[in-house]
Amino acid sequence: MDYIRREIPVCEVCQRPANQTCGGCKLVYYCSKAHQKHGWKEGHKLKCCAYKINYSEELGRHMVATRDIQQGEIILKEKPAVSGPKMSCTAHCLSCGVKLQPIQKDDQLDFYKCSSCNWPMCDVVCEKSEVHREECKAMSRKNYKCNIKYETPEKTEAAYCVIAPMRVLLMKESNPRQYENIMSLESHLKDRINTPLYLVLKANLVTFVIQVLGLSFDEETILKVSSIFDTNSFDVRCPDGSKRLRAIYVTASMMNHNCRPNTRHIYIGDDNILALIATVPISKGELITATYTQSLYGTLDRRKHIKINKCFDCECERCKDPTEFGTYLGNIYCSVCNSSSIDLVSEKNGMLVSTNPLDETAPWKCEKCGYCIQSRQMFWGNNALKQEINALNKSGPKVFEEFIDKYKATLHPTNHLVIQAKLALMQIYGNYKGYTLTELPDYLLTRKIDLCHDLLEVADKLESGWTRFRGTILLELQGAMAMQTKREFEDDKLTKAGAQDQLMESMVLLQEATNILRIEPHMKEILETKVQDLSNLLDSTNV
Ligand SMILES: C[S@@+](CC[C@H](N)C(=O)[O-])C[C@H]1O[C@@H](n2cnc3c(N)ncnc32)[C@H](O)[C@@H]1O
Repeated sequence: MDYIRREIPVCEVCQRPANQTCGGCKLVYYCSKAHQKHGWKEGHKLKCCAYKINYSEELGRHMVATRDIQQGEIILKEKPAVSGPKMSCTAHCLSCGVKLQPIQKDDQLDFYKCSSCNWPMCDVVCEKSEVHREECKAMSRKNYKCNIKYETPEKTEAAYCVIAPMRVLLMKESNPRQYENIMSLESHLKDRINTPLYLVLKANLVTFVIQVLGLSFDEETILKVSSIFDTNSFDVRCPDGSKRLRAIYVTASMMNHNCRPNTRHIYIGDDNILALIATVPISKGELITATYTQSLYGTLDRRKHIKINKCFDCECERCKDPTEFGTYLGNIYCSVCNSSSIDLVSEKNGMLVSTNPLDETAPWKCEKCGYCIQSRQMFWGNNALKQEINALNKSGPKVFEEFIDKYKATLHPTNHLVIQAKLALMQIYGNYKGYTLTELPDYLLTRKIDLCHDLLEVADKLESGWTRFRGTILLELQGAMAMQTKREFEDDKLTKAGAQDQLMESMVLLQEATNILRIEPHMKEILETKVQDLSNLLDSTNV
């Protein structure tokens, strides 16, 4: 009889044969409970994979914590399985994803073009990059030449919709394992197939793949790839807005949605590596979640956005709560209570809340007087005001202040539209030309501090912990507070001890902002400078 040699698992601690695996990551072995405990203490707790993928009828595949995860911990780092431009976008480089600027060619402006397939690219380096190789070969083989030309800076091109799906389809030959990984993801093609967008894709994407490239895929497979992108892809952007693409991360895409998620993610380097960060402590067994929508939308808007884009009805705790954890983000004042109220912005005013937030057709009722309106009235009113705020000229603060004032009898201080206006104001006061911290008059400095506090209150309830939103507000708040202290000290309104106390308060906020934001690309140096500036200010008040 032949002797079959098998790898026998050995204990991480004593290297003797072992048959028990780590309950968390299931990747390392132990010979006994005692050695498992020892191994954990000796460092495995830092290496143990923090998640596993489970399945349930209700949620499909989802990510679960295999151990307690600390706030700020990086749960996962992952390279994209595939990336590409958004479906319809202005000219972007097919290789690095940056927005392209035209160059002077003969007597006109046009983009640099790939010498083989004629797609706009940055330069010859991007043209020869690996990411563009297979698609360029496939198009050149059929003598296909892209016909995008520079016309205006913001002209969008629908032709980009073929690139990302084509990359996946070409992987069937070039990288079959990755192709299978991607094709195993949820697509919701049945929900999308008859939508106007997919009718257009049938005409252009399917035609491009079958007739132009001559690839042997059927219509369903081609549209499934597009649908997999729509269900799973992440929107990759760099902070200055110069790069924008969508990418599939096979493991991270297992994360389910929650309207108050427990993670955020960042993209690192030119390879767009996704790092998933715990924004709050996550207990063993808890779902690890991301948000697929905007946290600062009200429930009606969030659920609609998720239904259209991700094809499911969110039933998370926030969606079930008519007050959205007491923020009343998607609610308005009752017009009946308001008409008889003397103090228009009093908290005693009644608020209209949905009688069933999980049913978008349910009527809305005043919590105080019982007055009811139809849900479609809420929809229309909300949409009209959204359009109004989106159309504002965002170059200065006046229009946002006027918007808040104009609707103060309808929109309470934490309504999502007011929060949107306050967020814009927080960014303008202290940062825009003519409104920098040193230029702001005292009353606007106080206004900025109040705005930060209002936003922080909402952030603590809806984006709690180490979220980018909280980090940004804390950073703005500490800067404004430190400036106010400096002025009060210089005007002899504060004693030395009082100034020191207040500056220490700013330092505490800055420390927290630093903990949250230092991992964000390009933030480390900015934060270090701010800590240095504040330390210098502390020193200068101590002489
Ligand atoms: C990116 S995938 C997540 C992984 C997916 N559950 C799977 O099995 O492949 C997104 C899809 O997961 C499902 N999903 C995500 N979050 C959900 C939730 N909170 N409730 C119900 N379904 C959810 C929806 O079908 C959604 O379109």
